[in-house]
Amino acid sequence: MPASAKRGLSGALPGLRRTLHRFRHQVAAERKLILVGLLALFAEVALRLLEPWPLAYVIDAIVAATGADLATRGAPVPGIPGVAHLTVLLIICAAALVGVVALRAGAAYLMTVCFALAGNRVLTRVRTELYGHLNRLSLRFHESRRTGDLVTRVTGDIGRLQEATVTAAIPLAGNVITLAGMFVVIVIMDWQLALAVAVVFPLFLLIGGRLTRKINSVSRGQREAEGALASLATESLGAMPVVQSYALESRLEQRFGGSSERTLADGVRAKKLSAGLERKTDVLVGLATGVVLLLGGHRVLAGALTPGELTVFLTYLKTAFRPLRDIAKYTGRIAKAAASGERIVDLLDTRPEIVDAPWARPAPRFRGLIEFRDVVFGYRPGRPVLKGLNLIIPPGRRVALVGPSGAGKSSIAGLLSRLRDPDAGQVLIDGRDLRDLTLDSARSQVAVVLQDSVLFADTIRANIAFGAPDVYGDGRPVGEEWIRWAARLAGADQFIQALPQGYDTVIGERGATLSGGQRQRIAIARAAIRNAPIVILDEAMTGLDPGTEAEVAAALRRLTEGRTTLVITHDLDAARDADLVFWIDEGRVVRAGTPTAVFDHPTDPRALSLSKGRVR
Ligand SMILES: Nc1ncnc2c1ncn2[C@@H]1O[C@H](COP(=O)(O)OP(=O)(O)OP(=O)(O)O)[C@@H](O)[C@H]1O
Repeated sequence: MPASAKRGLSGALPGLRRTLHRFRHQVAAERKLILVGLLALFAEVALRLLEPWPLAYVIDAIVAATGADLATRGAPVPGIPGVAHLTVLLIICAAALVGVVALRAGAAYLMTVCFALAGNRVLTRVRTELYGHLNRLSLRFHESRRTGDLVTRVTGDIGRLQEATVTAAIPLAGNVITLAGMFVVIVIMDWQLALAVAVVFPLFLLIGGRLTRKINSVSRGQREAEGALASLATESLGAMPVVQSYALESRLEQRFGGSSERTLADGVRAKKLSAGLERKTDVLVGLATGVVLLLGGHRVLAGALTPGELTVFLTYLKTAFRPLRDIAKYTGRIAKAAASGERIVDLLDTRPEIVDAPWARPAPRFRGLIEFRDVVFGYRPGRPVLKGLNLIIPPGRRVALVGPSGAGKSSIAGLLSRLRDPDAGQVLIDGRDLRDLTLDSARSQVAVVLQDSVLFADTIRANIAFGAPDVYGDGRPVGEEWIRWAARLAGADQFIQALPQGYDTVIGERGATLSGGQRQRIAIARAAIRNAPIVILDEAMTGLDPGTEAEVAAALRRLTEGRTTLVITHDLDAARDADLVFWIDEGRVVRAGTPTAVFDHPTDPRALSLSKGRVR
């Protein structure tokens, strides 16, 4: 947990500084707006300081007039040169008051709009950067993090920063500047009375500080419970078939309910504490007002202060101290925002493991010669999955990788797509180490069809187009004719056209509204549009019913025609169809050759199991 979440505002400062430093370029881009906002802020504070003065003049004038002679109304006002009549003074003061209030409202509006706009612009850019960065982070990173937590950072944490800028940072800055300004004015007016007010201030800081820390600590507990809630909801809602088929509904509901109750209890405690703080502040303001009334009254009688000035004093007290009762709210929000900022900066500072080496060059179009040279690779240190793997696949050949579950076949595919890098040894395509090539140029030449192809909740057209590399180099979408071509190749065109909205049909999340065979054919179209010289089929036929199996098999056949193809399969027939078979066991090639050599003349007794059907 970031330090800022542990201690109130002072603990939040390093986090805020780090966040601001990280986003300084984005903030600098909005400097014009921020400057206008700051000018408006100072204007607003100055006008707030001016606001009670017309009233003070009126009171002094009335007191002077009524004190001298009630009947002298209309006569020159003593002590205020240039204003001949009390009525004129009243009109001027009233107009001034209206003018000050109207100008203040205008300045406050301008300030809020400028800061809100600048904040939103900065954070919208940060959010896009964060999302893009997450997409580039390595699989190892994503496997170690909960999706719900990452989603919360992209949405909730950015939202919290946005909210805190407008609803806490700006009012807090405004109030602090106002407080300082008012204090300067009252010191100039009567330093002795100002001193009396200043005595109440530390008392306020003491009570406020203690309660604020408590409120922040309770709110933190609430936020943690909310995070757990979000993670649980994201995970279970994303795995609805598992939830329902295992009848997990009530158990999950119970867990969700438990976390939910916790957020409620913490929420209620935080509300009670902040309501208590507000009331205590009210009492303190009352105390300060009482002191000023008592001492101020004496000062007026002694002639050291005019009644109007005493009114200004009292008004300042009310205006300055009232917002301080919201201090817990502001500091709480700012501490939360600092924690959110740190969570975002932490993510942005996480470097992807798989990146372009400084010497990496764009790959030319591959012929498709694949070589694994003494490859050692594991997911966890000290536990290699591939233990010195060697294999060569000639270009344009269809190769089957078979072997028991957990042997490392999918890991080979992952290395070939450069989702991961080997711990030792080399993966080469056309004789070039993948690490010497730029990621995009190498990955765009490998198409993958998995068993459970993930489709996005978008139109069928967009789902197919996702497969296309950036053909024009400027992000322009691929042409309609290519999408149709890919769909025809995948044997999907017919059923897509039969849908009411055709290619514009929006499919459910993860392709939930399509049958398994249909989903797979769209995934094949998505792979086809890549026009990649290397194709990986990882159990692409597993789990389909016999009716669709033939269609998908034909589509896969068309997809892989003339391309180097890696077929990872447990299905003997599919393996027999290959030019070459590599039998992988415990991270090594234990047998290689034509299907006949591997399956029909096995020298290794374990290979017998292969010839009997499926590889277990
Ligand atoms: N993301 C991961 N994190 C940690 N371990 C993993 C990960 N993926 C795979 N493994 C482990 O690595 C080993 C090899 O897995 P891999 O998926 O490459 O095998 P496979 O031969 O493709 O198996 P299957 O035929 O069941 O798909 C297994 O022991 C597996 O548990």
